[in-house]
This record gives sequence, structure tokens and C-alpha cells, in this order.
Amino acid sequence: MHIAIAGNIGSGKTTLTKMLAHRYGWTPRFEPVDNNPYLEDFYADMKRWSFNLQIYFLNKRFKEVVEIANSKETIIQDRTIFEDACIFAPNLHGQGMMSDRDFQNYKDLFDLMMSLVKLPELMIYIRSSIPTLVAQIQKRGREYEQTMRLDYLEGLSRRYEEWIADYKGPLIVVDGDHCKFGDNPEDFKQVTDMIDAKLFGLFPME
Ligand SMILES: Nc1ncnc2c1ncn2[C@@H]1O[C@H](COP(=O)(O)OP(=O)(O)OP(=O)(O)O)[C@@H](O)[C@H]1O
Repeated sequence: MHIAIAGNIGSGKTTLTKMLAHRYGWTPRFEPVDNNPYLEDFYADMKRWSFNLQIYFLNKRFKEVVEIANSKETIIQDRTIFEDACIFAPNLHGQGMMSDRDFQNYKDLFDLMMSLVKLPELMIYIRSSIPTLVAQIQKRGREYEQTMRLDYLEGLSRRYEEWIADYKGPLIVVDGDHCKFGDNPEDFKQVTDMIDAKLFGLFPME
């Protein structure tokens, strides 16, 4: 089974992935940040590095999709291929940081891959406002992310909302502004109650 966690930069996907993997005994797949060869350069000059970074992520994420499809385990994935292709890449193109031909080239490759990709059995979307995201990005203090422009984050946020409004598979939305699952066990229980109800058809118990 494939469970996916989606959400904007700094929404807490990694924390939630770890907590749910622990709680349900699922196998986590994290977004590899530390040995990403493009990320720092990308944040310093998005126009120059956007295409390289998108191809890097597409390749990594597609590998994961194939691995998940071939696995008998339940895998929980921190960010999905859909977010790269439906949110990050079009946002870079829309904001003038990826050329038309690079975007078209990327999209053709993604469309081909999509013919082999299934939707996850459950998508968990963490919805957070811009102030919450900014606070969390500042708090974790990755140096290269500190130069991020507000309109970049806002553009992503808009595209996340459009994408999720149109999303066709099983879906849970977590309110990242109020549901502090990482700090508060009661809030984490709200999330697991929603998951239990959706996956196992159980009613949440008080
Ligand atoms: N397709 C993409 N295009 C551009 N940047 C990307 C893409 N996918 C991921 N990133 C960037 O890679 C980094 C990934 O970091 P990380 O895995 O901590 O994700 P995050 O979105 O910040 O997660 P969290 O919700 O856990 O805070 C972030 O700076 C994110 O914006």
C-alpha cells in the first residue's frame, strides 16, 4: 500500500511521515535533501538551475514510485511526484524561471511517466498558511532557504490549493496552522483518527 504526505515547503511533512511510520509500522521514504547536488545552487539562481533540479527530482521520485509499486510493504512517502510536476515545475515556469521549451520538455517526460503511475491509496495534505510556513522555514534555519522570496512560496501555495481542489483519489486534509501534531499528542490523535476512518472504516473513538 502507498500512503503519501503532501504539502508546501516547511509544512511539516517529514515530521508527520516519521510519526506515522512509527505509529503504524509503515516504511518511510524521505525526500533526500542532504546529498541533493542542485538544491543550494537552485536557491541561489533559480533561473539557471530550475530545469536541472526538476529532472533530478523527477528521476528520484519516479524511482520511488516504481519501488513502491513493486513492494509488498506499506510505504509512506514524504512528498510525491505529483507535487513536482503539478506544482513546483509549473510555478517556476509561470514565474519566468523556467523557459517554455524546458517546461515542455519536462512535461512530455512527466506525461510519459504518468502513464505508469497510480494514485496512492491515501494522500494526506498538510494545509498551512504562509505565516506558518515562513515561521517553520526560519525555525529550521537551512541557510540556502533563507533567501526564498515570499512570492515563490505564495505561488506554490496557490498551486497546491488548485491541485488539491481537483485531486481525485482518497484524501485527508490536515490543518497545519492549528493541528500541531508534532507537539501535541491530542492533535496527532486527530490525524490518526482521520486515517483510521479513511483506511480501515473505523469511527473515531473518544
Ligand atoms: N520539485 C521541486 N522543485 C523545487 N524545489 C523542490 C522540489 N521538491 C522539493 N524541493 C525543495 O527541496 C527541499 C526539500 O526539503 P524537505 O524535504 O525538508 O521538504 P520541505 O518541503 O521543506 O518539507 P517539510 O514539510 O518536511 O518541512 C525544500 O527546500 C523544497 O522546496
